[in-house]
Amino acid sequence: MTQKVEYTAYGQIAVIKLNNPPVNALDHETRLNLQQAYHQALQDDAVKAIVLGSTGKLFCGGADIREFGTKIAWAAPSLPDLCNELEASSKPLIVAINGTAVGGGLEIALSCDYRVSTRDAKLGLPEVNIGLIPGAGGTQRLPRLANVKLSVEMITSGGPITATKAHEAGLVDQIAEDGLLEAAINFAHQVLKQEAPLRTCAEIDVETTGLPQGFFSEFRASIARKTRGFLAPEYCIQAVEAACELPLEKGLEKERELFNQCLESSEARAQQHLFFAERNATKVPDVDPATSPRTVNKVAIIGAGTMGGGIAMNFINAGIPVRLLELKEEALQKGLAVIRKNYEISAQKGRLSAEDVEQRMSLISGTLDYSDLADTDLVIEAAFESMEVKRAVFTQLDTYCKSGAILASNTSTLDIDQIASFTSRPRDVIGLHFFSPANVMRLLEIVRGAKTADDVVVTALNIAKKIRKTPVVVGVCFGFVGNRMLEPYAREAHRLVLEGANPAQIDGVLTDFGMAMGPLSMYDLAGIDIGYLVRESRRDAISHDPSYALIGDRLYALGRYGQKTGRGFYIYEGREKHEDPEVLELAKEIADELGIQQREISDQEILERCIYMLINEGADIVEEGIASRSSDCDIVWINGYGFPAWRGGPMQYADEIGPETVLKAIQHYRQSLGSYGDMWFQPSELLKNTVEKGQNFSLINK
Ligand SMILES: C/C=C/C(=O)SCCNC(=O)CCNC(=O)[C@H](O)C(C)(C)COP(=O)(O)OP(=O)(O)OC[C@H]1O[C@@H](n2cnc3c(N)ncnc32)[C@H](O)[C@@H]1OP(=O)(O)O
Repeated sequence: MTQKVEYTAYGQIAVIKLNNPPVNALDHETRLNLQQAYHQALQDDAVKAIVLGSTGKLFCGGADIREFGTKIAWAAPSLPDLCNELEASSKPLIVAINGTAVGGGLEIALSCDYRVSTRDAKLGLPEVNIGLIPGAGGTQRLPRLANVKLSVEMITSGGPITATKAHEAGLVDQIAEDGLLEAAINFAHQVLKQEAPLRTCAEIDVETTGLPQGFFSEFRASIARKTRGFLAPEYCIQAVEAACELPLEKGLEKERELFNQCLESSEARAQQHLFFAERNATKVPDVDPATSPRTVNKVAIIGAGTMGGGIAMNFINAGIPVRLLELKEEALQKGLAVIRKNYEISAQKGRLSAEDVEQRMSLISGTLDYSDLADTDLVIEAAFESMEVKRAVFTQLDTYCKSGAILASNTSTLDIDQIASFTSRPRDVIGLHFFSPANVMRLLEIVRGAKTADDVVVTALNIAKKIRKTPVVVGVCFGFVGNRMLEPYAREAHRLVLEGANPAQIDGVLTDFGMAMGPLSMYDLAGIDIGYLVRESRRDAISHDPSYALIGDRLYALGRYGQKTGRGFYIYEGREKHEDPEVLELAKEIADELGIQQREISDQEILERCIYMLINEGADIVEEGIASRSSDCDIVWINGYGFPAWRGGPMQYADEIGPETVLKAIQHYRQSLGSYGDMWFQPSELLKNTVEKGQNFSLINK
């Protein structure tokens, strides 16, 4: 037998083990080997029952996603055919599930007669996360073996369930407390001894009698907000509905039809791109992944404000003790109280128990004294965004922290190399840029300074995994990846107001595109004053577009700081937002001063100017090596800026519509917008080269 499947016969029992590291993905060769091993067991008269397990740390991660889009994905035996063949087995098939059985892996398991698992096993159908529905019978067999409610929840959420829950639901027949393989072999002997029946889903009808009327429409409504823009969740529901109405064979046909429609969709391409993008983002081209990370058992946070408190909560939630340092007792107590309040709110919502709250609070202590940080392994500074403040903090850290401690800054814009220069140990200095609210947002930009040591980068990636963040390693420049890309996107949104578009039109175009929030609403939420202060801190350093700066500055001067003052680009009454004619008058006034002729602006122009300039900046960032690959820009914008995941990120979107389309439009606006176009619509060299070579961004990913 070839390597991807192992075959051993133990008397009456044949044991077949998947052996395709790292996750036993069911690529063509593995499917073929599995089929061969299965045939061997069927043909051997001495074999009376078959156990199917794995050699690795998990049972199976499903179909090989890299094969999708290639013919080999469906080369015989296709996964659906293999599942059907296993289901029709003339000998009892018992699956031994260790670790994880997901996607096609679970679908294989559902096609067998009996399932034994370890206590820590997880079972799931995560296809929806890659823009698909389960396509090897999962949508038809799961509701036959478990109840409809659990099935539709599992299939539309993609989340796994525990072995205990699977056992309760009838998906797992026995949980092996130890020795999974022995337990599965014993189970097989029992099946033979008791002459237990072969079980095929074709003979099971889905139990629908207990389902409340309108179950599916209510379920649809309950996930509508969360799944807006995604195609697969709706198709998942339709497939389960089919399972309730049709016999297995017809249901499988319906599943295939829906699966194929998903497979060909841009959403599936986008989500599969993100699956690999997220994993690639943890790989730093010139850092050896075998580098040993430093030990991090104790963490300190400098600054007990909103950001510092949120960062602290990440570590507490992961069970890592935190010391919070402030300059004044009052600020420290206020910060600690906010953290407690946040946990108490979670407890009120039933997400934590009262004991959990106390346990978490026991992991945090406050101090006013830098000498208390002497035994800390990692310090994250989350103080005021000013180089002078950073200098004061890092000078102190250099004095008091032990050798080998990692000194990190949460700065969102400032130069990490300059911050590192305030210490005698720049190799230990790194940027850890969390996004607000820091205990909620998944993105973590890991900013690698010119002198940051490799093991510090590897430790930061390790820490990110522990605190469940999505990390992206970025280089040093103003705004790093995320905020630097924000600049041209926001510039266009502001400028378009001056040219005659109203804020609601601009925001509407971008939310219709799928952005979680329109850019001007976002500025109102983040604070017009914050944008003003950032500009003030570096008026001489960068060439902000004067018109963009002007409207922000005037709103600031009017005290219109956004939501917090009830007025910004909009007027706010509670949670309600209204357009404000005063803003349009202000825009007209500035336009007149700058000699801008206001005009009617099409939705298409708004979309192209904002999104294409975002893409263009991403291309520059990749060209300069600030991001290692274009998909890193996608990860940043999806996890930190509300870019729609079903579009796969700005760079994947460019690939989908064709980089040439983006380039042509940028060249068009360069011409049509006069001196403004000339100044800002400068196509990126990488974009031009990509188009010239007839490539796309994912191809040129380094
Ligand atoms: C009709 C057919 C339907 C289907 O079956 S569609 C596929 C459905 N399956 C999935 O969507 C599962 C995707 N995989 C996962 O959720 C996770 O992975 C696991 C839970 C299985 C394991 O998680 P962890 O142990 O954390 O490993 P890791 O870092 O996610 O992956 C290790 C390496 O394995 C590659 N990989 C994982 N699953 C697949 C797959 N299904 N097809 C191809 N490659 C896969 C990754 O990319 C990575 O690779 P690198 O180390 O090079 O970054």
